[in-house]
Amino acid sequence: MNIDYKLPQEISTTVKTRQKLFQEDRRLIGSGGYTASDVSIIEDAIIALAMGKNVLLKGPTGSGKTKLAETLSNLFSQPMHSINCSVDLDAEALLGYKTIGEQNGKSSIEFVEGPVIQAMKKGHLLYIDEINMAKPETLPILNGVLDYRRMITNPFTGEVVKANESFGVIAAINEGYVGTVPLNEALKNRFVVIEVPYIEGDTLKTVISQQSKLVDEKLIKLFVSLSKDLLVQVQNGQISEEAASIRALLDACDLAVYLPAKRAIQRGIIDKLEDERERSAIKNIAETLFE
Ligand SMILES: Nc1ncnc2c1ncn2[C@@H]1O[C@H](COP(=O)(O)OP(=O)(O)OP(=O)(O)O)[C@@H](O)[C@H]1O
Repeated sequence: MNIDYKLPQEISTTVKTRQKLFQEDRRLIGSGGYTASDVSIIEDAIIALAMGKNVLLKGPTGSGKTKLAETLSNLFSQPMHSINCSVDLDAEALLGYKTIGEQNGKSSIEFVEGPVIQAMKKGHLLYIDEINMAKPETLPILNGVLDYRRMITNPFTGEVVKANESFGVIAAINEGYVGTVPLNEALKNRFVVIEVPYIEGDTLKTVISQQSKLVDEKLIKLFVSLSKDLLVQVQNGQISEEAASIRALLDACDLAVYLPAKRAIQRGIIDKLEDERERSAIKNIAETLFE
């Protein structure tokens, strides 16, 4: 992937070096394709990662955080190991687990390395999705991994693991969403925070054209207007942020290839919401825009 961003010379060199380093191992690399309305979002993330900083992508659901992380993985040609946080997340899901294996006909206890250990040893990227969904007591295990030490003593094996130089961490957070807790300050402090808002206008039009099956230009324009109106309602506190999710909008655009647009909006956006007031607010907006 070419880099057309405005980057300092040393950063471009770092990116190119990493691209060469990981040319061989492209299995885990995502498809890429984050489109930014503000290019500084990508540029700043590249610079922070290239400088060895942890990057925290902060934004509402379906705003493209995972897509951006995949794009960064692509840019650096650096495979990415993902962790999806939940209240059940434990040390084993992060670091790995012991299992009984067989060697030369004899059974022995083996350790299967988890995403953190693998990414550290191979110098890959680690993506920690919904980091504020994890129980607050689970993540401090990673404190040493996330600060200048870049190391961990694996509690299951006693091994001291020191990260390969190109190891990098990207985490994503969706503050305020049901089930999340504010991210512990000590943890947040270990990251460079990059806001990832919902895209709008021409950027959104491009993403709809690229990612949805909808080709009707007139309808695409109307969906871009719908998104704009939904964002205004979000800002006015009339509807919750997730109602303006790009993911939901893309669902509605896809359905609108075969369904009347208003029914597509019902299935793709409105039916994902519970609150009756929010549902009828969105229905009203759709009524005014679509036939
Ligand atoms: N700026 C963008 N550029 C490209 N694709 C985007 C963008 N914003 C949203 N999308 C698309 O919207 C969908 C949702 O994006 P993604 O899964 O990356 O969101 P997310 O912020 O990680 O969501 P969540 O917080 O729910 O995990 C994907 O299909 C993605 O391709």
